Amino acid sequence: MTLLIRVSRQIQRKSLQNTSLYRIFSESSALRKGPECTDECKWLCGSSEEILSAVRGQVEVRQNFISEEEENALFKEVEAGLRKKRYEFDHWDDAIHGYRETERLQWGAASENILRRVRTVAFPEGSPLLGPVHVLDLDKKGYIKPHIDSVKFCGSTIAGLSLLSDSIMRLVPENNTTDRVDLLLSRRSLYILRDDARFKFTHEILKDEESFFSGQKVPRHRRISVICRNLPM
Ligand SMILES: O=C(O)CCC(=O)C(=O)O
Ligand SMILES: [Fe+2]
Ligand SMILES: [Mn+2]
Repeated sequence: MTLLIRVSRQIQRKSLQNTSLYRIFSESSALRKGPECTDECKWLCGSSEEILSAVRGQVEVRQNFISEEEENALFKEVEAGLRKKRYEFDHWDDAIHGYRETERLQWGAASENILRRVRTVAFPEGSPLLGPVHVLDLDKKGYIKPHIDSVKFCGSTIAGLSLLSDSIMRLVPENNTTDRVDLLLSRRSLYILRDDARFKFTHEILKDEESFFSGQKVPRHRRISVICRNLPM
């Protein structure tokens, strides 16, 4: 594991979400935004209107950002390298459970085209980017605990493509762990976390058993994310 990735894993430790509390949230909460409900309701759900306002404009999920063909091209390119590694489960203090990962600097033409599109929509113009792209493969039983990516090594914006499975990304304010925002990261979507959503909220990927959106079960299968980051200013 590279230094960068190891450092980016410094978790801001939080007691894991209380499960029964979570259930109450997932069954009743799904704050619906009434008549003005827009496209956003398909991927954004929060425990209060305030918390939704706090992240609006700083989180974004673009559904179907890549086609099935593009997903397949990316998958083929990363699968050979990933297959040689074993999923890691037993490091209790890791931010991520049940994963294997790699970084890639050089991509084939099809993937490079996709990554160029990601960079164009996600990052401020002229923002220096982290060269290697991070590829994270979560086993069906894998999950990512709440953490904030290293502020020393990564800048204001994190952009990730989701391959193979839908999943739920949860954001929790660092200073108020009872509030939360859930993002439905559908298969082939692109998510973008910016500024406060990246610096002042922890993010996590829920385990299959806890994976609900608006009270609806969202089965979590093996999931590969392809993540681009920029450099700190
Ligand atoms: O899999 C993802 O989309 C997020 C991964 C993540 O949070 C990380 O590697 O820091
Ligand atoms: Fe990471
Ligand atoms: Mn992260």
